[in-house]
Amino acid sequence: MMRIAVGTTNQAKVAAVEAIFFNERHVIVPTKVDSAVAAQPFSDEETRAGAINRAKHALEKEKADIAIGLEGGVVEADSQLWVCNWGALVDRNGMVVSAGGARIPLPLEVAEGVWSGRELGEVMEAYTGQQNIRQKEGAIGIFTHGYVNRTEMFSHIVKLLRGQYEFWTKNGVIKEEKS
Ligand SMILES: O=P(O)(O)OP(=O)(O)OP(=O)(O)OC[C@H]1O[C@@H](n2cnc3c(O)ncnc32)[C@H](O)[C@@H]1O
Ligand SMILES: [Mg+2]
Repeated sequence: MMRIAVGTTNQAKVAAVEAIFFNERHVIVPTKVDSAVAAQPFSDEETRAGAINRAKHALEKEKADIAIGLEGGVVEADSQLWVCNWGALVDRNGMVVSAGGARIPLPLEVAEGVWSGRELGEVMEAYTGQQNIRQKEGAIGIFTHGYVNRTEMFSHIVKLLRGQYEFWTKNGVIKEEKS
């Protein structure tokens, strides 16, 4: 039995952790923490840092055994904006594992809203006329016609985290990253 903190109360993210740690007597504790990066990260480095910060803050706040941080951002490539998502898992021994998720380009109209300084979640509400997309299918769900929603995308990241964590703990290696 582990106490697993998740550094968010966003239901789309929490559901991803529940999906991968289901059916075991783990206690999953969603908790609001600071990502210590911009509300709308603009690079892989910033998005990944946000995920690690969320995980570390959640571990301390909830006195958990392990903690997971999940962060969404965007990256620029080929004059387009692409969604980018990162996750991190930390434990009480100072181990930090991280993993990146799927990326797809955003339509120009949406990208322009984000370039003008608005958060992607807000731009998506205006674009679709639906509320709270960030807690539901997400931009990735909208633009993949429902084939991959935000929870599924983060579930893949959580699998990558859990798998790496089990690999490194079973092999007796502490894989520590500089913070
Ligand atoms: O409560 P938190 O955990 O902060 O949840 P969030 O939805 O704000 O998620 P992030 O901070 O990780 O995401 C950073 C920004 O990107 C937006 N975003 C990222 N992916 C999205 C998606 O798939 N759909 C809608 N908005 C998304 C989100 O609304 C934020 O403006
Ligand atoms: Mg946010």
